[in-house]
Amino acid sequence: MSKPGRTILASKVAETFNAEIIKSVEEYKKIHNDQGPLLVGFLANNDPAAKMYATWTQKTSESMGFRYDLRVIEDKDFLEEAIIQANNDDSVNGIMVYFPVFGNAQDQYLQQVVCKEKDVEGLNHVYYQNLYHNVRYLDKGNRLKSILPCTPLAIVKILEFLKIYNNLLPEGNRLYGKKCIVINRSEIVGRPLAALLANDGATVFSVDVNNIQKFTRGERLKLNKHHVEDLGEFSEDLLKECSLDADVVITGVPSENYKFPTEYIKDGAVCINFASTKNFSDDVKEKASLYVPMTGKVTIAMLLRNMLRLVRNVELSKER
Ligand SMILES: NC(=O)C1=CN([C@@H]2O[C@H](COP(=O)(O)OP(=O)(O)OC[C@H]3O[C@@H](n4cnc5c(N)ncnc54)[C@H](O)[C@@H]3O)[C@@H](O)[C@H]2O)C=CC1
Ligand SMILES: Nc1nc(=O)c2c([nH]1)NC[C@@H]1CN(c3ccc(C(=O)N[C@@H](CCC(=O)O)C(=O)O)cc3)C=[N+]21
Repeated sequence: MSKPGRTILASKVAETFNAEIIKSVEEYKKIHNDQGPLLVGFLANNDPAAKMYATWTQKTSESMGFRYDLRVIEDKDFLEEAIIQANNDDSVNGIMVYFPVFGNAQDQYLQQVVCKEKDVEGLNHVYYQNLYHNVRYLDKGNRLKSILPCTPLAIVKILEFLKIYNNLLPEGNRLYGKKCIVINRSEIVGRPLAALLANDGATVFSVDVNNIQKFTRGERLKLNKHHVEDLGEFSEDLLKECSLDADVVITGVPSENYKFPTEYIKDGAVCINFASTKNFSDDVKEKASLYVPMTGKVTIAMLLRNMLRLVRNVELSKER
């Protein structure tokens, strides 16, 4: 059987940001003794995905002119102190911690230890609250842009590249009429992603192991931020019903043997997987129009873009 669909690689999407990032780093170097901004990564676990991700961040950031310092912490108990030291070190521009560290709620605490001025992943409570409340700036004068968490932001940028965002519509409504389903509702990716897409006008079905929810801005987008409705407990029937209605299917299930059922995909839907494992079967393109198998490269581009935005925000706040 011929497969009508096409694979789009994250590297293609990431490329569209490279020139802008490299140019900003060069300008930065001109006024900082030829040194690029410094990103510090903390690795305090043996998680292979985190280790690999750390290697990619290092390679990509250095190739674009940033300085990158990986600090491996053997004893997790010393991580908090090490973060605080980096917070107070003026030579450090950005900080990221590779998760999971403890693999429980203590990780959420550690996220908040990174000061928001250096939080390249956009995990600080202030940034999340702005995202959930559809607030795009940090200040009243709309000069300092809020930071968005990099994986949800990467998926938005991928959807823009795939022309799911309709730029004939006003900014902030460009997903009006689109239906998306997100299989993952973690606090790091799935829930903020569902909120972002709904804030941009989409109807979003948000799925986790327990239940399925619907995120929207109400009928005809009458609300100025999303609200959430419970559709019911998780069941294959409900999942199938929501999926067959969706123009976009986004998966992030961290499990080697999970496969999203191809028969739940609407003909011509767009499929995106952000999990480290392949969540779609090989026959996905019999149904999907566009298929993005991994998103990591765009996530890293967004990380570096966030880093430059933080540097700019620091400079702008000094000016006043
Ligand atoms: N590409 C990227 O930039 C990034 C990728 N990741 C990857 O994304 C994946 C997910 O990471 P986290 O969100 O941190 O994981 P997590 O374990 O915190 O969350 C997993 C979510 O999936 C849901 N889920 C699990 N099995 C399910 C099933 N059978 N049906 C429906 N829902 C199910 C859970 O209820 C939960 O909401 C991992 O593979 C991780 O490595 C994470 C961060 C960035
Ligand atoms: N604080 C924190 N932030 C993270 O974003 C984070 C983390 N901790 N811990 C580990 C997980 C894992 N993760 C992935 C990144 C890229 C791909 C990915 O698919 N990357 C390449 C794979 C291909 C290659 O080998 O080059 C790609 O998309 O092209 C997958 C998973 C981020 N994580």
